[in-house]
Amino acid sequence: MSDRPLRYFPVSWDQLHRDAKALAWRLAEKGPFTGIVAVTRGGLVPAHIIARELDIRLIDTIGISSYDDTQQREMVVLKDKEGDGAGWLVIDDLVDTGKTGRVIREKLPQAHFATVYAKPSGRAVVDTFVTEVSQDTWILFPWDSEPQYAQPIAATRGRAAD
Ligand SMILES: O=P(O)(O)OC[C@H]1O[C@H](OP(=O)(O)OP(=O)(O)O)[C@H](O)[C@@H]1O
Ligand SMILES: Nc1nc2[nH]cnc2c(=O)[nH]1
Ligand SMILES: [Mg+2]
Repeated sequence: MSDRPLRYFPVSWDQLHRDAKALAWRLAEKGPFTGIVAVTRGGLVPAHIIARELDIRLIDTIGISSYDDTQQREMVVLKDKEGDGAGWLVIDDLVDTGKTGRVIREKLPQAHFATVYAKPSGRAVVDTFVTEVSQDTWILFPWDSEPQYAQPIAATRGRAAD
């Protein structure tokens, strides 16, 4: 996403757990899998939840980074994975533009690629996902956020209570 997101889609730990479990239900019938490749960093927490649900103990990683905060920049591949991905399940938190997903597809063409969330531009690159959000939405994960005080509606309209 190059411009400031129009809206946020905040995801709580509970919601992420529920959505990752929903993804695990969909993946249960697509296996068995040799192991999981988590796309770090965003894929790490969903990969853990899915590994637990599908009783997968073998976890590898591929490291790809292409955002600073909400700004997309040049992609850096920090850690690669050998092979064509046959039998492996690749897990990331989301696809946005689909750029990261396309690189994963090139590197691991035989793997099953799944994400918890997907935006329209990236949807076609994923084999399985759970929830679609609009392209101008920024998914706000629990590890990127914290609860804070919110002004009452009256105060935000310049009308404090007497
Ligand atoms: O579809 P795209 O437009 O390529 O965006 C999706 C990727 O962006 C985020 O990773 P990021 O590069 O922020 O690194 P991180 O996982 O280490 O936070 C997210 O975790 C996906 O991997
Ligand atoms: N947290 C987060 N990271 C992203 N990377 C690319 N798109 C997104 C998004 O919507 N939310
Ligand atoms: Mg990522």
